[in-house]
Amino acid sequence: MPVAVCALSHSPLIGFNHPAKAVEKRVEMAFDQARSFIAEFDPNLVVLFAPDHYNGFFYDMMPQFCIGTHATALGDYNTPAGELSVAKSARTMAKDVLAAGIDIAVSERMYVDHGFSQPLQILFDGLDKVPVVPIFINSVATPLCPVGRIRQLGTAVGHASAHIAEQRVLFLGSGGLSHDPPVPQLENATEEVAARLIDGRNPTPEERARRQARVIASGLELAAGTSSMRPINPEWDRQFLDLISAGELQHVDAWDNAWFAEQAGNSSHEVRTWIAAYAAMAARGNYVINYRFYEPVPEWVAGFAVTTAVSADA
Ligand SMILES: O=C(O)/C=C/c1cccc(O)c1O
Ligand SMILES: [Fe+2]
Repeated sequence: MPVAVCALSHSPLIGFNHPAKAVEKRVEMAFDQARSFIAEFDPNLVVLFAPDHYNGFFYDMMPQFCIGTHATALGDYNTPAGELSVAKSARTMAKDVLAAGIDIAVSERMYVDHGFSQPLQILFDGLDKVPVVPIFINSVATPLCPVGRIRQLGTAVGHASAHIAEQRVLFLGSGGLSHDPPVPQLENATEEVAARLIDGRNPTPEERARRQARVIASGLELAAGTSSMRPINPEWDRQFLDLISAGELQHVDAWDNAWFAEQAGNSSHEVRTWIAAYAAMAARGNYVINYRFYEPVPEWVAGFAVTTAVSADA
C-alpha cells in the first residue's frame, strides 16, 4: 500500500501581492513539480493537515486538532468556496486515532479557510477533485498543545491509514514555515477583537474586506522593510527542512512553544501540519525527500517551501 507526502507553505496573498517575476516563476515551477509528483503517484485519498485563521474555528470551542467528516471551504481571499469531497474513511480514521489514545475532535460541519482550500486548488485544481480526510491542527490560538502531541497525532493517523479501503494515500501538509502575519492574539486583544476571536463567524463583506486589506498591506510593508512584524527566518527554515529531510522528527518533542514564536514568528506553528504529515509517513516506514524547494517571500509573508517524499523502499 504505497504512501507519499507533499508539504507546502500557503499564503492567501498569492495573486494579491507580487514578488519579483523570477521569484513567482520559481514558486510556480515548484508547484509544477509537486503537481507532477502527485499525478504520477495518483492518490485515491489525500489526508490533508492544515490550520485555520479564525475563520472556521474560534475560542468558543477550540480543539487542538479535529477531523472533519463533512467540510466546507468559506472562500476567503478569493480561494474557492464549497464542499470538500470528504471520504468515508474520515470516520474510520477518527475511530482508530481515538483508539490509539489521541483525543481528536470530530466535526460533522467543519468550516475551513485558505489553509485547506489553497493547496487543493493549486495541486488538484479544485476542492472536490480528490477524496480527502481533512484534519485541522490549531496553529494560532494559544495556548497550543506541546508539539510532541502533533507528532503523536501524525503517527496515529499514519497507522490508521494502513486500515482503510483506499490504497494510495497522500499525506498533505499545508502551512509555515517562519512567518508572522498580523493574525490577532487573544491575550492582548481589544474587547472588539476578542469578540471576533471568540465567535467571529460570518463577518460582513465589509469586515472581511477590511481584514484582508490590512493583511495584504502588511506583506508590502514586510517587503519594503517598513514592518514591525517579525522577519522571515531562512536559517530557522533551513534547519527545520534539514530535520524533516533527515527523518529526525523525534527532536521536535523538545521544542518549546514560545521558542517557535521568538525565532520564527507566531504563525511558524503552522509547521505543525508538516510535522503531522511527515510523522504519518514515518509511521508507514522510512521515507526519502525527493524534492525540496525554499524561498523567503516577504510579499506573501511566507518562508515558502515545497517538499515531496516517497517511501525509502519504493
Ligand atoms: O488569515 C489571514 O488573514 C492571513 C493569513 C496568512 C497570511 C500570510 C501567510 C499565511 O500562512 C497566512 O495564513
Ligand atoms: Fe496560514
